[in-house]
Amino acid sequence: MGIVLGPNRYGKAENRVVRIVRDTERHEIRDLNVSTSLRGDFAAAHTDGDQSQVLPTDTQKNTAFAWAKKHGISSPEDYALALGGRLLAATPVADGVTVKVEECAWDRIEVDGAGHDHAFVRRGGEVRTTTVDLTRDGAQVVSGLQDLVVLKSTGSEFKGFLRDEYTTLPDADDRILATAMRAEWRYVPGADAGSGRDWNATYDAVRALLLATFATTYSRALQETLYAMGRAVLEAHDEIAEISFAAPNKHHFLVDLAPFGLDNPGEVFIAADRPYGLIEATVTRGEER
Ligand SMILES: O=c1[nH]c(=O)c2[nH]c(=O)[nH]c2[nH]1
Repeated sequence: MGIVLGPNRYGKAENRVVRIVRDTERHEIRDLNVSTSLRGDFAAAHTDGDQSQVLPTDTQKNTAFAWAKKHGISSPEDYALALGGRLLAATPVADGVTVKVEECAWDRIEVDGAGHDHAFVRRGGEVRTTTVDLTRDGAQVVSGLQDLVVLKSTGSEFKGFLRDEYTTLPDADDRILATAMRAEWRYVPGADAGSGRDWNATYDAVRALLLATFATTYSRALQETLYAMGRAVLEAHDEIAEISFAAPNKHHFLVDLAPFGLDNPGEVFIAADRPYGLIEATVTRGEER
C-alpha cells in the first residue's frame, strides 16, 4: 500500500478585524474574529513543494481586512459571503472555502440615559468581585470588577512621550483606546462592619461612573483616563477610601490598506491580543500635590 495525501485545507485563523464606521459623529463598531480556509486540489503543495496554486494565508488575511473596508460589514453573514466569494475567485484550484466569523457584541456606554456616540462596552463577560477580611475588630471590604471591556473609537491621543534610539512609536492624534478593566475599591470600615450598606447600589453606581467617565473624558493616555475614573469615584463616594486599577492597553493597529488602493482614515483596525501595555494605578485620599 502506498502513502497518499488525504483531506487537507488551509487558511488564516482568527483575524481580529475591527471596523469603525465614522461617516458621522455617531460611530458604529463591528468587531469580528475571522477565519478562512480554502480546500481543493492543493496536492502539489504537499507532495512537490509547489506553491504556484497556493494563495498565501497572508493574502487571505489582507483580503479579510481589505473587504472590511471595501465591502463593509453590514452583517457577519453578508461579509463572510463576500469574502468567501473573493477568495474562491482568486484561487482557481479551490473548490470551496469556509469563512468562519465570530462577532463580539458591543453596546453604547450609557451617559445620562443616552448611548454615547463613540464609547462602547462589550456585552457580557464581566465579573463582579469582593474580598472581605474579618477580624475581631471589624471588617475590611474590597470590591470591584474585572474584564469590563470598553472601547472608544475617538477622543484618545498619545503623543509627546519620551523618545530614545529604540522608540519607533509615532505620535497618535486620534487612536482607539480599549481596555479590559480591573478595578478594586476599598471601603472605609463602617459601623457594624458595614452590614447596613447597600453594596449592590454602590456597585451599580461605581460601575456606571467608571463607564461614563471613560466615555466622556478626552484621553491623553490610559493613565489619565484611569486617574479621572478614580477621581470621579472618590468624589462621589465618601464610603470608598481608595480605588486601584489594572488596565491592559488593548492595542488596535490601523491596517495599511494603501497597497490595495484603499484609504483607511481610522476605519479598519487589527486588534492585537499581545503584547499589551499594562497600566496600573491607585487613586487614594491624601494631601493634594
Ligand atoms: O495610554 C498609553 N500609555 C502608555 O504609557 C503607552 N505606551 C505606549 O506605547 N502606548 C501607550 N498608551
